[in-house]
Amino acid sequence: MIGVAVTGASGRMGSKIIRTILEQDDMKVVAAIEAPNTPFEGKDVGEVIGVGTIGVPVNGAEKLAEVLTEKKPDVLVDFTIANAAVGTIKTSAECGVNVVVGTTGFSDEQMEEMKNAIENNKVKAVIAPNMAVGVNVFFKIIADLAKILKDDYDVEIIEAHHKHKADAPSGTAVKAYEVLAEALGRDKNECGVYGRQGVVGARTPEEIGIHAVRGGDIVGDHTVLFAGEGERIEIVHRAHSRQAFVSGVIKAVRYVVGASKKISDMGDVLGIK
Ligand SMILES: NC(=O)c1ccc[n+]([C@@H]2O[C@H](COP(=O)([O-])OP(=O)(O)OC[C@H]3O[C@@H](n4cnc5c(N)ncnc54)[C@H](O)[C@@H]3O)[C@@H](O)[C@H]2O)c1
Ligand SMILES: O=C(O)C1=N[C@H](C(=O)O)CCC1
Repeated sequence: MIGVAVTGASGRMGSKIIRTILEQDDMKVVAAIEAPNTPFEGKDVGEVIGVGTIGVPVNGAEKLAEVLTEKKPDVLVDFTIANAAVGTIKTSAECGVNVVVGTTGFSDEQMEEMKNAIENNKVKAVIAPNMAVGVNVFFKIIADLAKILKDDYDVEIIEAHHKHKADAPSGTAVKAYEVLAEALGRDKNECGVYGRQGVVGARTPEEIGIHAVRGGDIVGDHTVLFAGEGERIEIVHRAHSRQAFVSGVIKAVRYVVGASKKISDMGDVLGIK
């Protein structure tokens, strides 16, 4: 039985992850962590998320080390916010708990800090900005297409998400950008253009535009546009439900406990590298 600690337990993702773990016969929720000094402290997380009592209390993040030491989960699943997740992952690694990180919005420095903590402790990790199977197939499609089209087409990325999303562009769009830059042999530190405003002049062939749309309850749409002379190709992924991500989380939890690599992504989990 895989014991799972869930951080962001009452959030849009955390609550669905807990609901879905309850339906599995090879894993169970052993800890539910929320923001420091959460008003849900001590309440049963099942009651908080509306599934009835499950015998797991909510604890604030200030008690994370204490809870991980007592409950000894096999995996901690984090869907919170970048500035919090770095500390969560470092504490989890120091406590010997494997991690599945779905949170997005990390700076390069924050990502390096998390990866160092994982590398320096006896834990494994899956880190992925999008855990939907379809998105990880999407990443392969856009890479293959970019290699075929090469520099003959202008490349733009458009993402759209709900009005509550705190970070932009999405972690998925950033990953798509990195995939495209590598496939096209471009420097990812140079070719990104994040929105356009004013008299910016003609587009250069090397640039890759990245644009973030926010509004309503959009779960997650990503489009890569290859614009040529007289035609364009658009590769689109649309998430209709957060359950698409949650299904990937469950796969990642099962994968990480037996992972041979220290740090894996969803391509490793799904075997579609
Ligand atoms: N990888 C993926 O497939 C995927 C899918 C969906 C969302 N996300 C990302 O997951 C993150 C969360 O998304 P969401 O829609 O669930 O957000 P949300 O705001 O609904 O949930 C975040 C939760 O984290 C809690 N929290 C804040 N600080 C915390 C801390 N220190 N410890 C524990 N909990 C803390 C908040 O109180 C909140 O309940 C975002 O970064 C989002 O981009 C990734
Ligand atoms: O890539 C991201 O960032 C994602 N964010 C969405 C969210 O914040 O709800 C979900 C899809 C991935």
